[in-house]
Amino acid sequence: MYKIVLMRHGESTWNLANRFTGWVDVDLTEKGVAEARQAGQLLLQAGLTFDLAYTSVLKRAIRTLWGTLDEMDLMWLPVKHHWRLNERHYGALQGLNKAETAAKYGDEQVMVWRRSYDTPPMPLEPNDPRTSYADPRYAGLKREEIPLTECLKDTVARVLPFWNDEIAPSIRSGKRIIISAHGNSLRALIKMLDGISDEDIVGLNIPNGQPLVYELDADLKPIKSYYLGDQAAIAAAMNAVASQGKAK
Ligand SMILES: O=C(O)[C@H](O)COP(=O)(O)O
Repeated sequence: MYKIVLMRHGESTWNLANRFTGWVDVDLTEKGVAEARQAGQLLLQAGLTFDLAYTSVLKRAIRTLWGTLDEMDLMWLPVKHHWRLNERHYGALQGLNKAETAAKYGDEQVMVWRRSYDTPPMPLEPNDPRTSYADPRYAGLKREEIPLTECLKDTVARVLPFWNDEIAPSIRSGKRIIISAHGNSLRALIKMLDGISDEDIVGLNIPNGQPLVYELDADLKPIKSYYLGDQAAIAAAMNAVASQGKAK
């Protein structure tokens, strides 16, 4: 049996401001930093430790990992950063307030943009200065690999190769791993791990900064999964994420 830990970053400045974030590289709030440390405490209390960590190339996930590993006295741990673990690209919605967008376009339309499996938000124009084309962290990518928008299906398509080629072989080799990533890149991984249908994935929301343990069998199929920590607070945090796209 293998045990892995998935964790969404702690609260970011744009989570606090309720803005669509995607590939914009915003930092954690003080609360987000505290959540990262609290996650480290929970992992220690659960008797978990790691040999290797994975994260995205976005600082909210990286700093969360730092806080968690620092709390566990594991700052020496090897860390692999990869753009394939980035948040889903939110296209032209990036930067907009979610509730204001719902007031303008309606709760249902925002729900489609946030949670439908295969309808992406409006893309950025290729000549928009907000694209990631000139960002040095993506210099090794082909232009067509750099998204202008993504639906969850697109995110699944770019997360899974990293799982199959990098993460799964590490787990099979006996490495105890933690993945610090994002709401929708984790929804992509969880969809695959738990075999969740395109319809049912709509209802899955991931709270900030809460360690989610997966126990996997020899074929890396989940035996069970559970959040560490206060279950009522976690349920409330999931509901709060679900409600972020409502006008009121
Ligand atoms: O990119 C974002 O705005 C968030 O990290 C995830 O947002 P969502 O819960 O609205 O998909």
